[in-house]
Formats: sequence, structure tokens, C-alpha cells
Amino acid sequence: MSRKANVIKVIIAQMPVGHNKEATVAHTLGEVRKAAKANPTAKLAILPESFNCPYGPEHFRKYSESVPNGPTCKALSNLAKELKIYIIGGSIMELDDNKVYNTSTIWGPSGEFIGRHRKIHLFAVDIRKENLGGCTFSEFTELTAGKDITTFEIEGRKFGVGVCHDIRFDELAKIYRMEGTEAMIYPAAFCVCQGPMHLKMLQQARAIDNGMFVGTVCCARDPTPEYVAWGHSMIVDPWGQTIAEAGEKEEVMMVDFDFTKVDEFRKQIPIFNQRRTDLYSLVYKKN
Ligand SMILES: NC(=O)CC(=O)C(=O)O
Repeated sequence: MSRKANVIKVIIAQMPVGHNKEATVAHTLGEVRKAAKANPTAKLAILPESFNCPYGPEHFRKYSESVPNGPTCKALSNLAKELKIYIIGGSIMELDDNKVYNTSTIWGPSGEFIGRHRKIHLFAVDIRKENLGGCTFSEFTELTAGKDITTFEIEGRKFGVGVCHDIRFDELAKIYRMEGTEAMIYPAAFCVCQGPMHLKMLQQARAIDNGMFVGTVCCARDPTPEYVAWGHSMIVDPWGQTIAEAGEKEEVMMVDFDFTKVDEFRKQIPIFNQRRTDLYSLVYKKN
């Protein structure tokens, strides 16, 4: 069996999303290229949720394309091959059989399509908070929910993928843990209302519950649209410590995922093995 990597260097690309899809994709991928060239040991790059489509139900179908053969996917595949890195392509709106999914695509260093994660928990809230404004939003009118979990490995370390609202479901993260996941990545688009309230706490909770890295990669703030992104992409380690956090603007961070922390946490706080599965259970109903 090949040795597991201790540390994996990751490019976190918090990028703005414009109305011109081609220009947005070109800019985002250009910034990833610059970061990868400046950091040749980076193994993985991660983009935000809906990274080529303004985040709003009125845009989803118009910006949707086929996976894995649409133009954005081709650009992601070519970049992964050029840079010889893995890419979690944030998410894009996927059109399949006339249905639209909020889909994260995963690419390998030869440009190969490794898999897709269709957002399982569609986002719908109606929040009113005096000091933070509010947020009323529903993906249900335009999108179809996914059904499958998605994992892949880099140098013997298992990554799991969810999309944004998926992070609020502790059961999902636990199922990924049961599948051996050591780092959960959620491309995200939290807004200025629920971002400051919940983003960090949700990540810390999922990380400590499962002894794994939890990362969100978010859209950069653009104050003009109705849905104003919070930014603040962040990586939390298995101990619940924030090891990297972006501001609100466009920003590319290089983050070392030191997986020895996963090994240490799980050895020193072995809650996974202490679960009382004689009293309760969680079942993944695989499709
Ligand atoms: N945008 C999302 O899917 C989720 C979100 O902003 C939230 O759960 O809050």
C-alpha cells in the first residue's frame, strides 16, 4: 500500500461572480493558474459555489450547462491537466434531462473527470434579523436535489464534497466520516446575513464532530446583487481551530492541510469508536 501524505497544499480561490460567464471563468481560472505556478507543490485547487453564475434562481437555468462536457467543464479539465493538479470546480448549474442541479465537479491531474456532487440539501430559508437584515431565498423553484455522496483520494487522504447548505446537516457529514473521509469541502455562497452568524460555527461543529478538516470556499463580496455574498472562505482543522480565513474580497489563499492532525485527533478523542450503535444508528441509503 502506498504511503499516505502527511501534508497536502491546497489553493483556496475566493472569487467574484459576474454576469459574463466566459469572462468570470477566464478570470477565476487565470488566478488559479497564477497561484499554482507560484506554488508548484500545491496539489488541489478549490473554487466557490455557483462560480460561473450569479447566485439567484432567475439565473440558474440560463447559465446551466452539461456535465462533464460543457464549456466550463472543458476549461476545468484543461486547467487541471495543464497544472497537473486536482480541482474541485466549486459548483456550476448542471443541465441534465431538462433538470437543473447545483453540481460540484472534481478533476484529476490528467484532466480526467473524477466525479460530481449534486447539492443534496437545496437551500431555502426565510430569515429576519434586525441587525443583519434578512434572507429569503429558495432553490426549490428551479433546482433538483442530488442523492449521492462524493469522495475521492489524493495521496491516500480521502476528501468528501458537499455544496453550501449541505454543511448544515450533521448526518451528512457523519455519513462521510463513516465512509472514511478526512477532509470535507463545501463550495459555498453564504450571504451577509447568515454568514457572520453561522459559517464559522458550522465548520467548527462538523470538524469536531468528525475529527476532520472542514473547508468552505465562498464567492467574494459584490455589494450590487440582491444576494450579497459574505466571503470569508475558511479552513477549520479537526480540533476546531481556524487555520485560514479570507476577508470579504477576492482572495487566493494557500493552505497546508496537515493530515497528521486528523490522525492525532482521532487517536486522542476516539468518539467515533465510542458511539453507542447498540442504542442508535445512522444509515446511508445508497442509490
Ligand atoms: N447558500 C446556501 O446554500 C446555504 C446558506 O447560505 C445557508 O445555509 O445559510
